[in-house]
Amino acid sequence: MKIDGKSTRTIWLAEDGQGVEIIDQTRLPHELVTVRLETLADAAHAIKAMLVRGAPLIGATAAYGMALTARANASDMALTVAYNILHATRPTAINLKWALDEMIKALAGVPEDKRAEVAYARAAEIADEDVAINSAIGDNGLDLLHDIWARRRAEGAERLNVLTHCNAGWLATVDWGTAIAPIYKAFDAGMPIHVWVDETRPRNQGASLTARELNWHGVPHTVIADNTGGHLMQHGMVDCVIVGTDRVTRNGDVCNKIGTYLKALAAADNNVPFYVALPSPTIDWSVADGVKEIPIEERDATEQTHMTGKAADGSIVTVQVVPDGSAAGNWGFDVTPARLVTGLITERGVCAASPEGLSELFPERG
Ligand SMILES: CSC[C@@H](O)[C@@H](O)C(=O)COP(=O)(O)O
Repeated sequence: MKIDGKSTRTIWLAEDGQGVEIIDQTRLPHELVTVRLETLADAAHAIKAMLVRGAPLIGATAAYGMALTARANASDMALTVAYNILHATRPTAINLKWALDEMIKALAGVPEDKRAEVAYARAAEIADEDVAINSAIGDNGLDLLHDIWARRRAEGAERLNVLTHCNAGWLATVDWGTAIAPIYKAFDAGMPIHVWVDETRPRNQGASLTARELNWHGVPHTVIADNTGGHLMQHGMVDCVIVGTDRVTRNGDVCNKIGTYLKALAAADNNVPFYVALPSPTIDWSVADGVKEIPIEERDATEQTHMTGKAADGSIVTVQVVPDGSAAGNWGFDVTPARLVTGLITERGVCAASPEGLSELFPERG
């Protein structure tokens, strides 16, 4: 997508063809800073400390982490160690394991002196594939939005209101985003679309990242406190919900940023369609029951006890928002059972969140 008219991705190969550059998302929304990754340690740190985040971007960064490793030492031992280090960075997004497995597959049988070249090429492909997949998700989601908008316009609505949670826009992927891709395509097609952006405590990916990118693109949006969605739905102010996901099980259960489940419950209670947008590498075919089987990341409690933002003098400050001595819990994700999901928007089309729905779109896996 574009920043100040310049096409930008979240990750790209540096001009020298060796280092990898990323947007440091911990500095957004107030500062746009790029960081150069040179080593496996740099890539692992970027994922763990969330300079990059969002399931597809975590996968693409891990792929480049393997390429950076191969440049320094392409032995079997070095690649195995790199796989394990990168895999341990974040536990929930399955795209991480998917990308690492793709890299191992690409390198299988390749002589050691050719591995770096092959690894860089496969990492670049993974990044390019992500862009193409997300654009297709955008097209498939756009068809849905057209249908919903046609109905709402006939009822006299003046705009289409979509609610989203966390950041599943282009900053969470290599480009386009998943949940936000249909919104960009609808906006570009002239649909009067407006986005309710859940702030997404504790790390505020909605307020900091989704709002930032919608703002860059000029899409009308309003940031709301996480607890506001239910109220808006009761008053007919949300026409549909679209969120992204870190892992979808073969039964159609959806793991996404903490708070997604509560939005799905409110949507079901108010007959608001609840869609989940995902690239196929986000499907974990080895897992059936999301609540029981998906590991949920627990992060440092300081993300809950403190908030960072811009002070009146323009400086970036971190402040404590709970009393000294209060304990805080910080679960990063929750699972929305398939029964609460209206449909899954994938690069191959839209399907029911069910084993049958998924295997119809992905018969080779079903
Ligand atoms: C297209 S991104 C889908 C998900 O990864 C996104 O909704 C999300 O929950 C991101 O969580 P984060 O903790 O910021 O990596």
